[in-house]
Amino acid sequence: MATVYIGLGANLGNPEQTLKEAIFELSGLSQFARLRASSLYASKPMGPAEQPDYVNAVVCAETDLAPLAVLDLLQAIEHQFGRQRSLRWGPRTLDLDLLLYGNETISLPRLTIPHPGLTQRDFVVVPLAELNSELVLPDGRSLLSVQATMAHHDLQKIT
Ligand SMILES: CC1(C)Nc2nc(N)[nH]c(=O)c2N=C1O
Repeated sequence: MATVYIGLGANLGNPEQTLKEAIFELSGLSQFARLRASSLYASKPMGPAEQPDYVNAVVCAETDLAPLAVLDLLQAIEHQFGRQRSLRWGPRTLDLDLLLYGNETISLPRLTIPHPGLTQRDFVVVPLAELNSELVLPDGRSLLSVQATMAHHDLQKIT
């Protein structure tokens, strides 16, 4: 069993409803045990600003799936929610990012763990800290030390 942390993001359609439905979908999968979800947060887009605001959340769960199998499952759910592989950093119906897989560091063509943007994104770090404020990243940094030193934007807790 490994503890996985998955980032959710959406800014097209009804992002809050999409994330609630995606969390419900993930919580019903037998491959993910003891799933817990953070609150939902609204935030301005990081990167290209000419797109709608985002809604973000993070979930954690226990899984026996290997990392690439988790990735395959998340990409299948993204497609189920109608995500087209659109412009890099463009708007999206639903993004599911594998952020952490246990304490592993993974560098594959399809998968980099920890997620490359993790420590620069308050819309990831804040919900992650809500789920596990004692988290230590594979490189030894505590999540709280990352949160204390990162740039913060206008993250608004929704639920
Ligand atoms: C375009 C980019 C980098 N910006 C984002 N900005 C925010 N606020 N939330 C996201 O999930 C998000 N995802 C992205 O992929």
